[in-house]
Amino acid sequence: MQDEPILKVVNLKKQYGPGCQWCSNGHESIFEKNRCLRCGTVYACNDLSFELYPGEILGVVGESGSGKSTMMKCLYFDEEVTSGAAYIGTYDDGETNVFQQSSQQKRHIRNTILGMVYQNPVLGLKMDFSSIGNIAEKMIAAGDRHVERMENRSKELLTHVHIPLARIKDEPKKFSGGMQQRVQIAKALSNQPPILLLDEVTTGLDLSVQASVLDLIKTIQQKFGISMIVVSHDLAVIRMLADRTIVMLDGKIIEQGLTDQILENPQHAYTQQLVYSLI
Ligand SMILES: Nc1ncnc2c1ncn2[C@@H]1O[C@H](COP(=O)(O)OP(=O)(O)OP(=O)(O)O)[C@@H](O)[C@H]1O
Repeated sequence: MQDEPILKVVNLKKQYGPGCQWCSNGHESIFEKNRCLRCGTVYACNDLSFELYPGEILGVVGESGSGKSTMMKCLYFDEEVTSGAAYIGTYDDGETNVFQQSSQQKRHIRNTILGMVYQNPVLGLKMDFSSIGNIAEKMIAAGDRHVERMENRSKELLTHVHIPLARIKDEPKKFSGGMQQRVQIAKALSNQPPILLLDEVTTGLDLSVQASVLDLIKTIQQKFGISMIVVSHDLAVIRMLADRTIVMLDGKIIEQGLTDQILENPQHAYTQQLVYSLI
């Protein structure tokens, strides 16, 4: 693993609600999980700090409501952070807090440096566009205007994710859940982003389809060496994919380290419970 992270996140905070005099200073006794009982403010992500290194898969595991999706949405600029910073190694030499960039710059980062695969394909795909059109759309957003190049790239990517050539003009709405996720993955890869964000991408799929999508993710990571953040509530998914893992609970990171280490020697009671439930 190289020393310089491709992504460094420092004290990412996202709260829903204005906070009150009691919760703003973080007094634990008035919280129920991540929610202030006095004013109802939810602290979805509370001071998250971590690094992603080139070519690694970082797993993020935690129960429903622990803040995983909110974190991913903040990293992809779907949500504004309340405070905190993120530095991307390939953007301005990693010296600029990307959360503070203009919306135009954020769009540029989304289109050229980040790829996102959502649990719900409706969020990542235009269901009424052809699959090839979905990929072209993303390439156009990054400034490409070369029709033949876009067509060739789309074909290459869709073949790579095992969409038969005969079906690349079909709209994703005509595809099964597993196929839709494959098209989403192809679309996310279209501009060769160095960082791919995958949020619960196999949740809701049949076990065998789930296995093939996980396999595809692993193959893509090995072939292209992309750094990935993979979010799942399912430790089995994380075990299969991730080199290192972050465990989240109630908006906080409660444990992080090598996945093998976490599986063999979980420190936090919640992580222990997660690990033992796998056995
Ligand atoms: N728009 C919103 N307004 C208020 N609270 C929200 C909003 N979005 C998320 N939350 C709250 O933020 C917390 C974190 O939610 P989040 O969806 O990030 O969790 P998660 O770990 O991804 O869970 P799941 O896997 O069920 O999506 C939850 O308490 C949720 O209710």
